[in-house]
Amino acid sequence: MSAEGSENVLVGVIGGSGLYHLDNLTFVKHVNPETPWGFPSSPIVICSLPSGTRVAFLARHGVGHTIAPSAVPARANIAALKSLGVRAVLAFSAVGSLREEIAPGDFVLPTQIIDRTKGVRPASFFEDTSVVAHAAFGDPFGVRLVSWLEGRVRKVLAEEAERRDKEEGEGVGGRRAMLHTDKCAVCMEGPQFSTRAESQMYRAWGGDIINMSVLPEAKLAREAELSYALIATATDYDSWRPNESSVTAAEVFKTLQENARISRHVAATILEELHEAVAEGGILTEETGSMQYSIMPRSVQHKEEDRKKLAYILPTYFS
Ligand SMILES: CSC[C@H]1O[C@H](OP(=O)(O)O)[C@H](O)[C@@H]1O
Ligand SMILES: Nc1ncnc2[nH]cnc12
Repeated sequence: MSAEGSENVLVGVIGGSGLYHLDNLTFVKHVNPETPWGFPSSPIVICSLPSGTRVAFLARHGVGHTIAPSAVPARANIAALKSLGVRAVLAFSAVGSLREEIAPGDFVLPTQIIDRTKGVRPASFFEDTSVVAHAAFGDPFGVRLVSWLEGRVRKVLAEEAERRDKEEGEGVGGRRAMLHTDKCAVCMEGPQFSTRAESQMYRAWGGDIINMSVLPEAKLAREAELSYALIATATDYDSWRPNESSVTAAEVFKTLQENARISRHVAATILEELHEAVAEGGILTEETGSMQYSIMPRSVQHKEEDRKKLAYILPTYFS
């Protein structure tokens, strides 16, 4: 039973920069659960799909984009979604591209992460408790969820390009948005963008895209046994191209609105089917039960108050 009651909200969407609401959904209500880690970035919008299926939407930086990446209350965000019954999270993010072939406007489904945050963000639900846990994070995104998304996102992008060709004339609307898969995301602290030297270094390390938001969100989703995937949209080429200017916020803003529009279209198209896949369960098999052997089993030493706190995200092990 979820803390907010039986909402049957299985899918949560986290919107990033430029993505502060979803399209074509009927507003049901706002919920703002106070979790043991505080309140989420903004009240969560519960909305319903045409079939009546409910999904939860949360704006990562708040609806007015007032929360900087380092200050996003990621633990409260993930815990609040879990408390609604959410089992899979689609997180959207505006990213810089570290590769020529990933052009602004393109979509990316990363499968790996390099952590360049600076330890200032609380990154575990177990921090400051008497319980020690080591979540497996070799594959930081839900492997089944990402592969489920691949074909569907590609199809929506192809349909979107066809629609634009029809309405504006073939080739007039510019380059078609491509989908890139199996890529590595670098997560930096920010809020300033990278230097040219850092940007080159991330490329040498194997980074393909860069943002300031995927961590600790993805780690916390894993600790809460949620399946989590990042749908990244490229806004700029960061700062690695020798004869081009380095990234500025103004450059990011140029593509942000169009990327967000297509992201909303992707979400509106796939959410119904995703809800069904999550309800059926096969898509979640890696996450469910994954924390069972990650928690160091000295339960007599675990403080009751900590067990109570952790029961909010992992009732199976701590209630
Ligand atoms: C607005 S540029 C930098 C900002 O954009 C990305 O946000 P999000 O991931 O929430 O879309 C990036 O991670 C930075 O937080
Ligand atoms: N170049 C960049 N670096 C970090 N985060 C970003 N978000 C969008 N573009 C970015």
